[in-house]
Amino acid sequence: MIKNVGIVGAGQMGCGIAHVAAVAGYKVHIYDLSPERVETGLATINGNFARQVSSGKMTEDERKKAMALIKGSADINDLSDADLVIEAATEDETVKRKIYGQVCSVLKPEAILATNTSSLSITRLASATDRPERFMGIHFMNPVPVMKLVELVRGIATEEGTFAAAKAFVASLDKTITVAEDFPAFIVNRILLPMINEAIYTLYEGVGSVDAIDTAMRLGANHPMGPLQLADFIGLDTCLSIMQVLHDGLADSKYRPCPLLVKYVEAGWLGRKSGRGFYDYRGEVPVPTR
Ligand SMILES: CC(=O)CC(=O)SCCNC(=O)CCNC(=O)[C@H](O)C(C)(C)COP(=O)(O)OP(=O)(O)OC[C@H]1O[C@@H](n2cnc3c(N)ncnc32)[C@H](O)[C@@H]1OP(=O)(O)O
Ligand SMILES: NC(=O)C1=CN([C@@H]2O[C@H](COP(=O)(O)OP(=O)(O)OC[C@H]3O[C@@H](n4cnc5c(N)ncnc54)[C@H](OP(=O)(O)O)[C@@H]3O)[C@@H](O)[C@H]2O)C=CC1
Repeated sequence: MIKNVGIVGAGQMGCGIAHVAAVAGYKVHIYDLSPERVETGLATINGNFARQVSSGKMTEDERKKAMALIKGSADINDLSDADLVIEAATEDETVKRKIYGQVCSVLKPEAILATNTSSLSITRLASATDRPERFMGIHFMNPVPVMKLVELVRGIATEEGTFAAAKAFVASLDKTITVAEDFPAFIVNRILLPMINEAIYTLYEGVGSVDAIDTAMRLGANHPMGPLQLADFIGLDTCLSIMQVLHDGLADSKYRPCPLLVKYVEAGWLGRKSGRGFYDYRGEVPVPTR
């Protein structure tokens, strides 16, 4: 029975997952490396709740109740009560493997460990834990409070009881599940990220400007966001990691990450979260950088 949920990583996904779990009545503990990161994360969640109150999606009383269920710290031992831990740290296999070593040493033996990875092999990540049978992918979409879908991915060793518990947990958050096999980037990102990468190639080859490409896909294909705006929203570091996983894992040149994407990441222009990507977010309105 899942009552206490632990989250690793107070970034955009970790905070979104904490948000929806608290609304559903779970006690949530968010762990990140620095206390400042945790504080910023809690402030972001509070801000998102406040927006929901002002748009009438939630009452002030519900906001207070949900917020009271969320705690955070930079001490990994605070995850020891968790029945389910969802790791939502940076999309980097080395980082995630290191986290599993630390988390497993404090987790209850019966606790389930899940990853929100966008692309990495669940079976390979499971091998870095002490509980491959109680490990799987629970892949939320961004922004978590708004997006209805969660992909569930089993590794080779995932037990049926683990899968059933994850399925019930996701259903309790009022989300719809889709089940994907453990292949690079699963379903959503296998299809979405090559489209985003192609948009970056379209920019790189001078076929259109940032504005032209995003306008074309918003008004010409009815996408809610242009692909470059969406790339900035996801985070360009995450987009690049996913393309690298597709390229390495499927060994097909059609997944070659666009050199312009590599350049933006090398510049530290990671999109919205760093203030600049295909758009510059530092002013009143986002301004295209090309
Ligand atoms: C990379 C991966 O591994 C997988 C992925 O997640 S891929 C990314 C998947 N996500 C997408 O494709 C998102 C595409 N974009 C959209 O659907 C929409 O642009 C959007 C939902 C993000 C915003 O919609 P919009 O109508 O343009 O904006 P807006 O009216 O401001 O927002 C709609 C609602 O979403 C909420 N919202 C927007 N961004 C939010 C955020 N970051 N956190 C919480 N809530 C948010 C708003 O508060 C608003 O809620 P209310 O109706 O209660 O006010
Ligand atoms: N962005 C998206 O649209 C989606 C992302 N995902 C996946 O979710 C995960 C998180 O992504 P996202 O939230 O966007 O990334 P962010 O960069 O917003 O957040 C990652 C967080 O993890 C923290 N972190 C890094 N290393 C550690 C560690 N060793 N221990 C604890 N925390 C750590 C980071 O801290 P610091 O900044 O200090 O390094 C940061 O706070 C990734 O696996 C990503 O692929 C899944 C669905 C959608």
